[in-house]
Amino acid sequence: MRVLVINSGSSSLKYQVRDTTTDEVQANGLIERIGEGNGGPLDHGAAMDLVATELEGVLARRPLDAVGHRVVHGGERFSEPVLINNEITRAIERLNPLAPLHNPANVLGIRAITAKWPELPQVAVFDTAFHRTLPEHAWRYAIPDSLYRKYGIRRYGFHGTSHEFVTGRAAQLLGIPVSEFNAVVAHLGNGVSLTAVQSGASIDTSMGFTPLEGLVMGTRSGDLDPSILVFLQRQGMSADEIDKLLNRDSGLKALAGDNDMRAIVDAAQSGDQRAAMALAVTSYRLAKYIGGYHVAVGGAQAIVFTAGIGENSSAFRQLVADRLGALGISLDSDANKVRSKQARVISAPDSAIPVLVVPTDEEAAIAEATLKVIQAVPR
Ligand SMILES: Nc1ncnc2c1ncn2[C@@H]1O[C@H](COP(=O)(O)OP(=O)(O)O)[C@@H](O)[C@H]1O
Ligand SMILES: CC(=O)OP(=O)(O)O
Ligand SMILES: [Mg+2]
Repeated sequence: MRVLVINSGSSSLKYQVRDTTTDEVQANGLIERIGEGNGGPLDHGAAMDLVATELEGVLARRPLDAVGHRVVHGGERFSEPVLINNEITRAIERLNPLAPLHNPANVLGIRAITAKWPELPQVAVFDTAFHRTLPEHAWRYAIPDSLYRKYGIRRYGFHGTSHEFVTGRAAQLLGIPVSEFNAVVAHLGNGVSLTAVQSGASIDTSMGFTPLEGLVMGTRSGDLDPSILVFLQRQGMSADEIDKLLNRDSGLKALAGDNDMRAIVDAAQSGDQRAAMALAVTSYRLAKYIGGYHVAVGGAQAIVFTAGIGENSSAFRQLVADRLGALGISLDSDANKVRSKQARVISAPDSAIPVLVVPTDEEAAIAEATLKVIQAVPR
């Protein structure tokens, strides 16, 4: 089957055409700086037109069989990938306020495909789905239940497609059946989240009601005292200004003036104190969470790094590992420095817990999930 995978983010749209039989990527592309307030000339609808134009040659030879969309927020309703129809699209749209950087773009992507190729089956694959196994003590916030009932305020968690994929690969690498695998998985990209995996299932995760909670990210603050928001509002900031401050102007960008980990590591190595402090804040917060999740899973059999920073920044992995001495963790510094696209162990032989690097592949997982949904549709 030939599947178009669409991963549309707050400011970018990534796509791939994949053959699910051979696992071959037949076309791929990235359109950046799209959407409102991102400085580019295109909205997501226009970006979809551009994708269709870029794909003309590829699709003339063989048409698509289906489209798989990454949808960031699935709320309480969606615990599995689903075949999209108008009612499903509207249900995803109702979740827009819960993932304001992501879901509106996802809905636009779905509508653009519907307008262009109305007969083509489309499947939504949700970032939140893998976290539907969170126990209540992990998803519930200590606020009145009426807020959960009225607005659905609870922890949902994100990056689930990536966490699930990486969990499977890590278990495979260690030769442990995934249903018996306990691990702490760190997805360190522009968005950053940590997941506590017990018996192969997500039992806690650092992102919450929205993808803002938890760790320090490229442009997002992660955890802070909620009173800061109220304080800023009383200083005269509007809701939109606070939203922009915490989602787009915080994190590494605020601490180091840049959200590119490569540039920050280089600056720190050449003596830039601000960059060094940004790395210290970020690695300290992550190490603290890893310690907590090691407890949450009842003893992790692996600590796993993935995504742009997790897969590529040996310097950042070393900084985190250096703070995990209390868990008996140590890296093999040569193994840590190896550049590779393969899943691998980077800890020292005597490390109490193996540390792994496992490349994620959200697009492959979305294509596979799309295939499964389409095959299950009665003909
Ligand atoms: N070779 C590298 N060394 C260090 N950091 C890297 C490298 N390549 C990418 N990164 C970092 O990965 C992050 C982006 O990760 P990615 O998973 O692509 O994010 P997203 O999918 O959320 O856009 C950026 O901080 C970038 O600097
Ligand atoms: C949910 C989320 O934060 O996704 P991304 O890292 O792609 O922004
Ligand atoms: Mg990503």
